[in-house]
Amino acid sequence: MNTNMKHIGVFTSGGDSPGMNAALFAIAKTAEVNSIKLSGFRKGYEGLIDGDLVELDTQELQKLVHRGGTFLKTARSARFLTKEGRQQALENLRKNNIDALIAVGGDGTFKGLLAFSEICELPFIGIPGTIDNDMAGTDFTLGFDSAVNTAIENIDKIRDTAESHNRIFLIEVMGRDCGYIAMHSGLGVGADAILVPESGQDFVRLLEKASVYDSEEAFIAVVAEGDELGAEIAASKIKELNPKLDLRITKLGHVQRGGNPSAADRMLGIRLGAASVKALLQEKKSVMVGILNNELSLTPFDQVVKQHQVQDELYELVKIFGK
Ligand SMILES: Nc1ncnc2c1ncn2[C@@H]1O[C@H](COP(=O)(O)OP(=O)(O)O)[C@@H](O)[C@H]1O
Ligand SMILES: O=P(O)(O)OC[C@H]1O[C@](O)(COP(=O)(O)O)[C@@H](O)[C@@H]1O
Repeated sequence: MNTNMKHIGVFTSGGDSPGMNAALFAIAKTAEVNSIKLSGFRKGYEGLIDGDLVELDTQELQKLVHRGGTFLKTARSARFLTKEGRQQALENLRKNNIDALIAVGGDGTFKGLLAFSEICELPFIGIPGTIDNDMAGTDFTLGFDSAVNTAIENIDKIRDTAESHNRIFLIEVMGRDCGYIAMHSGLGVGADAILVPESGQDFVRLLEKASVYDSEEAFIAVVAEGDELGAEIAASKIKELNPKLDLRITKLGHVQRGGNPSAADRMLGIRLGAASVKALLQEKKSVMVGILNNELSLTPFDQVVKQHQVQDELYELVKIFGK
């Protein structure tokens, strides 16, 4: 047990995700019971560079467990990509007597910590916070479950109008480089086709189906934002083949990042927040806390950022249900 841990800094970084506030509350509570001071840097790495920090109050955070977004605000920081920016951040950590850092963010954030560890010897712990779920070392990232629920709720609504008009809808969901939201929401709404960046054959199947579509039913295709073709090109190719089709594109966009966290994301935030402080007390460094098979786990940053979890079983389902 590290009894020299007196002051922890925490920040949220990259895209916000529902459950980040729950994680902040759990970090604050666990720090409090271990008599550790906790400061929050605002706006991700920007706050580290500018020395923009606030002392965190457990009672304030307790009121935000059910809220989406992040109390600490978040940002993508071009300055942290530079050596000068990281040097400035180091000076602020020293000035404020920070003993350790906890970062809630996606793989970009952890790449940032890896770069920072070249000049900063403090222990860093990561909590996976991104709706994209594109990280190794955890079954689910904070915000993914909420985003999928939001996507499903909205696609169900689109189905009502699609059925009323006999329309084809191509619905784009988020996922910069990966198709997890598309696969989970597409399977969850009974989509006719799902296009994801990880698979090459899905568009061929969609074209085959759409080219002969002449039905009284709705036709729903869910397209991941990161798909190599994208909804617009897919739509224009479908129209070329079958010009009679009444086709619409809907991009669900940032609605997927907002809203109250689901029960699963609140629990994930609470478990991982508490685990991050405990990891520091156990003298761990440069690891991400995650949950694998419902057990807490620690994965070194370099393993987290190098791979996505590839779930063959899900791709298989996408193929079968797209037939
Ligand atoms: N290779 C890197 N070196 C230093 N900082 C990085 C690096 N990659 C990402 N970052 C920092 O992490 C921030 C968050 O990354 P980003 O990819 O936008 O979001 P996420 O953490 O959600 O994946 C970036 O804006 C940048 O400041
Ligand atoms: O809000 P922005 O900056 O346009 O970012 C959009 C991107 O952020 C995400 O919502 C989440 O990505 P990160 O969590 O990795 O930042 C992606 O799905 C999407 O491509």
